[in-house]
Amino acid sequence: MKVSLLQMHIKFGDFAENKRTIVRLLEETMLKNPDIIVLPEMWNVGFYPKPVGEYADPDGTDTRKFLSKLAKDHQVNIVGGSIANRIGERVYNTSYVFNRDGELVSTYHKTHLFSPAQEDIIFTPGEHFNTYVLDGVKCATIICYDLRFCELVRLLALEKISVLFIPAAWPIERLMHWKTLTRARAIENQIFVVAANGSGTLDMLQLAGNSLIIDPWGEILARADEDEQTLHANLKLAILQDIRSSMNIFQDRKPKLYEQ
Ligand SMILES: NC(=O)CCC(=O)C(=O)O
Repeated sequence: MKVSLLQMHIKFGDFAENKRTIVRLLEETMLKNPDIIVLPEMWNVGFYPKPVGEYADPDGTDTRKFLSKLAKDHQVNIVGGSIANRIGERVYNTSYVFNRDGELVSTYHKTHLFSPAQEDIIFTPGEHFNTYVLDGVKCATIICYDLRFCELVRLLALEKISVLFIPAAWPIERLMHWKTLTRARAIENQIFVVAANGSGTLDMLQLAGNSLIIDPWGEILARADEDEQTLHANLKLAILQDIRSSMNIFQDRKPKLYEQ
């Protein structure tokens, strides 16, 4: 399964320009013939202009049209990062996923909102997680701060996902946490992790870039630097079976012990 991620400079509050950037990077990336394209968090307007409700895409309509057409035109699966999405009076941080036919296969609203930036006050949290299948492979998406909640990722791993996608707007000052936690989630759950961060500066926020593609043994298959770029790796899914049979952590769990 060939994965490419677009580590893009997001223009603050400028949906039209951000769509142009995606088209440009995606067309360049298609030369690598990927099966899946992954975008960063809140790529429509950045994390996040205020009042975000005025910038958010009403019911994600424009975003869905745009991503569905791109997926169908290029016959590629798209994990659509996330966007500011206004539903009635509420704003969600929402990730959509489309298959090669341009069909919507997943909608996930970020469940853990980043309280240090008051995301929990301005946005409404999602209340569910989900999994989906792309080209026969079970996958899931979490968004940025969700990465810190190992409980959530464990639940997804117990659903037997093979690949976890993590769109993010992670800042440079916590780069060490980003590198450590993405790798830890891959190792402890024996899954591939594809972590797509933004790059450049958003208002006052300097994003870390450093997007990563990590295998279930914790090996880094591809790593970006801080600039806008695309990143590519071939996920050799067969190693999942080898790793899980040589060290079966799921069999050795003690679920009763963990109950509160
Ligand atoms: N966009 C976010 O969720 C930021 C998360 C973050 O900066 C952190 O967890 O640290």
